Amino acid sequence: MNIMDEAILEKAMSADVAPATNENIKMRGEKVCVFYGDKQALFGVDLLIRQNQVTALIGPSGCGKSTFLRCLNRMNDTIDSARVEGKITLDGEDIYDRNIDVVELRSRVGMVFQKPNPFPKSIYENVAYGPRIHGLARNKADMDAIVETSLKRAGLFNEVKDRLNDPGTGLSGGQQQRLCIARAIAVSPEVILMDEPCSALDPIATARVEELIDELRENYTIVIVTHSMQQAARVSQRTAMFHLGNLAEEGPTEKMFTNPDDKRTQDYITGRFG
Ligand SMILES: Nc1ncnc2c1ncn2[C@@H]1O[C@H](COP(=O)(O)OP(=O)(O)OP(=O)(O)O)[C@@H](O)[C@H]1O
Repeated sequence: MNIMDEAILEKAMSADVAPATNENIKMRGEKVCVFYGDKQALFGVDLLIRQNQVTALIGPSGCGKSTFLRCLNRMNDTIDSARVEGKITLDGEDIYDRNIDVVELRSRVGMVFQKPNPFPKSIYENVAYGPRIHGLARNKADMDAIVETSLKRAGLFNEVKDRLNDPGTGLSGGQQQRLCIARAIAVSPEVILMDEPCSALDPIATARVEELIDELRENYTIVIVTHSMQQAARVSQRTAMFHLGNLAEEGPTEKMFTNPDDKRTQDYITGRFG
């Protein structure tokens, strides 16, 4: 390794290993357990989500990544058999407190799903819907600007600018996913949860979304579930490795991919299981 490489690595490492302070912790999971009926899916997960960083959740299929992600904006509430124990905070506030307005929580902690799920409405309305119900636009010109900026940021505007009134469901799968990303961005959430957001996208669209994720972290905190080690390494600053419902290890992404402490992480990133 030459001096330049060492300097770059040292800079990256020192930025990422900065101790977590209350100021840079956006969300905190403490002893999070999730049950689906009698089956326990998460076993006491402790995880910090740092502000303006991308945290990647990795691990073999069924290890609980999506379950943990869904705890962060109470999407597990929508699953009848699901029960969550432990504590999860957003800016220090318990999001499972009975006084929490779940609709408001989900506008602060938005979500992009694995399968594109546009509303059966026009492309324009898909993006405008959230800002409208949250009163984010004063007039039509404001709304047009929000819709255009959101579609541009999601790398979709050029493909749809001449057919904004066509149904969102008429787009290709990859375009639909970018529409869902535009929809998430449009309400200016503080945290964006992404559950394998690129699995339906081609490599060019994937690259664009990864660039977008990097841009978005200036203003938002992002948590992404991914099966792609390359994607986790490219987009995240922190990586959390899950295994059989436990958090095996969490740390700076460079360290996790070059010198992990836990053998399960080592085995997973080298393709020995998963
Ligand atoms: N709605 C549900 N009802 C019952 N069990 C569920 C439900 N969702 C997930 N599980 C179970 O919880 C465990 C964790 O699943 P989860 O989807 O969180 O894992 P994952 O790591 O995201 O998997 P994948 O990478 O395959 O998406 C699995 O054993 C799964 O079968």
